[in-house]
Amino acid sequence: MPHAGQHTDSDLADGGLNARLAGMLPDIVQQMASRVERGEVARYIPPLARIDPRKFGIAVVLRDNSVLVAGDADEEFSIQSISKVFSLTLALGKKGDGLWSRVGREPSGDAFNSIVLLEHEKGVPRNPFINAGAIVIADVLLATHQPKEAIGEILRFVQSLADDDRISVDRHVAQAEMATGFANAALANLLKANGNLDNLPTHVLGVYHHQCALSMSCRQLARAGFFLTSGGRHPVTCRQVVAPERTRRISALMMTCGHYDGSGDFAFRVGVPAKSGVGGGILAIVPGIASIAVWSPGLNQQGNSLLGTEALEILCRQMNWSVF
Ligand SMILES: NC(=O)CC[C@H](N)C(=O)O
Repeated sequence: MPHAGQHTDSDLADGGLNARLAGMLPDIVQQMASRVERGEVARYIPPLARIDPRKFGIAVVLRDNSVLVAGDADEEFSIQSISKVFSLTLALGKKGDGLWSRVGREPSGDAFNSIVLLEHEKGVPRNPFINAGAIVIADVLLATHQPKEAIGEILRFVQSLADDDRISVDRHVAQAEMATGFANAALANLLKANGNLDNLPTHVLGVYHHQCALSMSCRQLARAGFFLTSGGRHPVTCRQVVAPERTRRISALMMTCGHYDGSGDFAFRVGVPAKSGVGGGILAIVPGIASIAVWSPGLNQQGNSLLGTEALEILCRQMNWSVF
């Protein structure tokens, strides 16, 4: 069986992969539909608390740009922290390696919204995927713009990666995030007090909360993540949008930090780089082979999709996809 990065001749045309996945995805949807233990839907804002925990969708984009979907793969959901992958990519494009003086590259071992390490480590967040790190990234993207312009830039970037201009920010989710994001405000204020925000915390939080409110389907998300599978190539134009070395580094951070204090367990069980969000989505990358998006709103204790993780575990085991 091929390892990620090695391919058989028949798989090279992606026809072989296509056929196997076409059989496998509906089967995974069926298995997940029968699960009684589905985790807890995020309850911190009403628009997320209302989501039906029985929803389940999955989409796989292969490197020939073919897309295989099953279940609720075309229903939009709140991508939440998965947006941190796209904002990091944009910020690296602007700042390059200079970014790493403001945010670290180590797993935190703490919850996504934890404030504990930030005080000890003088306002330099452990990594760009915990909230504190993503708030610094939002500050970089805000630069000298107005929050609206920075949000527009993130939105257009995601739309162009997915080649889909229907992708939008859910205003209700964004407003609810703004109205309840007191812990994020505490992080932003502590960052500002330590000299690690250039802009006003309220403006930076405006950008951060709106990026979290991006609404996408599994199909759109898997397409937007394709550049990480293809060494930075756009799925349709084939243009190089990100340097290959940068996509490897972003993937490395997804592997080590993408699931917060559940990152080790995710790597152990699934074995590919991935990023989760409290909306129940996960974007997973099989380098050189596939970009996968899965959505099941119920979360485990670390705030990662319970069945999304299980579905990826089953899929990657059956396809023999792993970076190890
Ligand atoms: N893990 C997540 O998806 C958290 C995102 C959420 N909007 C927050 O800032 O708390």
